[in-house]
Amino acid sequence: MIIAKSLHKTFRIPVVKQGRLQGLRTLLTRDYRLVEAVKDISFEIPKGEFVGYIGPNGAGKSTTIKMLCGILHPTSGEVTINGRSPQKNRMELVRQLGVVFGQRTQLWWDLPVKDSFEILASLYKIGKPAYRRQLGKLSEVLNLRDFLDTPVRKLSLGQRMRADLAASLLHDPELLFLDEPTIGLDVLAKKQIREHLRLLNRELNKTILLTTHDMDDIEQLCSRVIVINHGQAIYDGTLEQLRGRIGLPTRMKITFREAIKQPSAHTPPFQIQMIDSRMMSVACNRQETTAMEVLQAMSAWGVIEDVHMEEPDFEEVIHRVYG
Ligand SMILES: Nc1ncnc2c1ncn2[C@@H]1O[C@H](COP(=O)(O)OP(=O)(O)OP(=O)(O)O)[C@@H](O)[C@H]1O
Repeated sequence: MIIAKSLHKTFRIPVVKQGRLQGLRTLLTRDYRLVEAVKDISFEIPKGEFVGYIGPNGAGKSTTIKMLCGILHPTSGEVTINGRSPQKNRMELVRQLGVVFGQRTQLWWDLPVKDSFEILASLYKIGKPAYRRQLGKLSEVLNLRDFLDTPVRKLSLGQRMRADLAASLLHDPELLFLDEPTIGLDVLAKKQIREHLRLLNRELNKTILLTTHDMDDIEQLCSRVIVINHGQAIYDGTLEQLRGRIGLPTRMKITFREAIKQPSAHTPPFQIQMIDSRMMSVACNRQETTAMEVLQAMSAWGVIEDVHMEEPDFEEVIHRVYG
């Protein structure tokens, strides 16, 4: 269980001096400006949950993750992971945490993947039998076998990401923090990584906090989403509720068996657009109207043959939330 209680992080940045010897004068400056990267963020993440942590550039996502891992100290507030502070018990908690920063690798560039894993296993003091067992399990879940003997620099980006995920899981942590794990991957590699992440969560019961700018990652993987903007959490809940809260219409395409006949004096409380004589598109806010209510009302217009639901695009939802 991860608990973040009223987290704040303020960075103090030297003010850049203009003019001659700019670098040296900046280095010696006593003038600072404050950047409030995280302002009063609180959440609880129970074991086994897959949470998307999203927001625009500079919103404070990486800063939060760094506080959760114990790399940064909060200016105020507190993090506990399974009852312990990552700042005070860093060595102990490192064993329960796996971290992947998509833009960086923790593997040795010129060494075969397996050699990097062996170095990490000895750093984590993992015994040989436990290491072999874990490597076997991860090779299967992440499909690593084809490139275990390949030097890291020769891997495709998708393979490198799978190797990095495995590296972060060698010590079998229960929590995984992923910062942009699909960045730069092509469509196929993204799909593969998502399938692997789903398996890690469902089969190996890892609790995952995922930061990404790819809304398909969130849509396909996360049961819960926390949206942050300017260092503050502006939403914490399910995708479904988020869509509803923003009030974007769900579209239902309804096909009738015969040409549609509008009954006289029947004006349903949702927008209707005729597509052809037998098909219409109905826009309704799912917070206010259920699909069943729409279908009941529209059955007065003819016998319904088929219904197709189109949920609002998540990208659009987020665009509205960020404002
Ligand atoms: N070490 C640091 N020193 C000073 N300012 C920092 C530092 N790290 C982050 N910041 C600032 O804190 C704010 C939040 O940054 P952060 O990296 O947490 O955002 P982010 O949501 O992860 O953004 P992105 O999506 O671009 O990675 C930004 O204004 C950033 O410039």
